This record gives sequence, C-alpha cells and structure tokens, in this order.
Amino acid sequence: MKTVKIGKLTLGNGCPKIAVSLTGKSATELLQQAQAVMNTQPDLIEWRLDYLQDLSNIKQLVGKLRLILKVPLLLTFRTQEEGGVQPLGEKQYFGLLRKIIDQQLADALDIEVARNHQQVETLVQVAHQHKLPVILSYHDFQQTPTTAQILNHLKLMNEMQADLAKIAVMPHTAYDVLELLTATRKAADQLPLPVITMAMGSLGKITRLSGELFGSVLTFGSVGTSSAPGQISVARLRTILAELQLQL
Ligand SMILES: O=C1C[C@@](O)(C(=O)O)C[C@@H](O)[C@@H]1O
Repeated sequence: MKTVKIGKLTLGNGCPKIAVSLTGKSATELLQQAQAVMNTQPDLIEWRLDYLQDLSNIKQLVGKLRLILKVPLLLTFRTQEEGGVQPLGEKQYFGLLRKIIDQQLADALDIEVARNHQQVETLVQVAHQHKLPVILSYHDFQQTPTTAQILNHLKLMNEMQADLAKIAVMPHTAYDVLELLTATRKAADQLPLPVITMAMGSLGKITRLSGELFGSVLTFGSVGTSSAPGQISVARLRTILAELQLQL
C-alpha cells in the first residue's frame, strides 16, 4: 500500500482520513472556527487562505493556530478562477506559496496544477528541499472529465513529483460519478502515489464516503461551514466511514 506522511499523520492505510477546511474571513473568525473544528477531532486541517481578507499576517496567525490545532496543517490558496474566493495574480500566488515554504508555515502545501508547469515544478522542488509534502490539485467546477482525462491529470501530477494527487470534479449525472470512481480505482492501482478524489455537489456525496473501496485516501468534511459543495458533516462522515469499513 502507498502511504504518505503529513506531519504525524499517515495517509493511505485503510479508511480515508478526515480533513476539515478553515474558512474564516478574519483572524477572530478563523481562530473561533479552529477551536470548534478541533472539538470534532479531524485528522488534518486545511486552512483555505483565500477566505481570509487580510493576508498580511499569515505567519502570526499560523503561530496562534498551532496552539489550537493538535493535527497537521495543510495550507491552500485557491484563486477565484480555481473555485476559490479571491483573485490572485500568478506572481503573487507563487510569491505567497514560496513564503509559506521558506517560513515553514505548513505541514503540507496544496498547489493547483493548472498553472505554469515550470513554475509549479520549481515550487514542488523547493518544497521538497524543505521536506514539505505537496498535494497537486485540479478542480473542475463545471463538469466531469472522462475517466481517461481524470487519469491523465493524476498521472501528470505524479510526473510533476507530487506526493499526493488530488482532483475534484462536478458531476451532472450518475455516470459522471462513475467516471470519477473508475478513474480513482485505476489511479490507486496504477500510480505510485496516493490519490484524493471527489465529485462535488449532492450527486457526488457518495465519493466522499467510498474512499476505502475506490482508493481515495482523504475526505473533506464540514463543521458548520463547508469549503466546497457536497461536503458532509464530520460527525456523519465518521459514522458512515466506520459502517463502510472493509473487513478485509
Ligand atoms: O481540494 C479540495 C477539496 C474540496 O474542493 C472538496 O471538494 O472537498 C475542498 C477544498 O477546500 C480542498 O482544497
């Protein structure tokens, strides 16, 4: 089995691990949310930086968050074109991620792959020099690519030296959900890195629950607010994952 470590957390062994995203717009909101989220005992916290209005004191906020969070921290900035909240120019995006790496603010970094590949690859290399695992991500909020296309995206992430490959798609039919699940199973069988996949929205909820069977190693749950359509509350997620646990 392919496993990857983010801080003390091992991904890829057995049941999918549960991540929750912090989506606070202000420091106060963020820290309150962190407290509430930790009460649900997730395995990983993703801080979605694009929700924060003032990006000038991330370092200080990470310091404060670390006092609350007892689990590893994944940092993500999803720009508006990628389904995130704020626009951010290419130069600023890479500058921000570089700062996160240099100042060692995270336990893992999310980089959206649909950008200048050269720059993404350089950033991955720099992250690895700092021993920081990288999740390369691809989001399609409009539709679901075919199984072959999804697999190609995940393969490319592997070639670009990702530690984990992630794809989120928008299904419009049950067949779209099947494309995503088929691609997930194939990627889990064929690629040397663990994958994280989900179909968003109500139609895709099943993909947030079936990771152990189809091969997705992490699922994003909600605590109050959610960072993408279709996320299920952590409490329910935990119960259903336990019920679906494979007795292999
Ligand atoms: O990439 C992902 C997955 C996600 O889009 C979801 O559908 O749960 C939520 C995002 O916050 C995260 O960065």
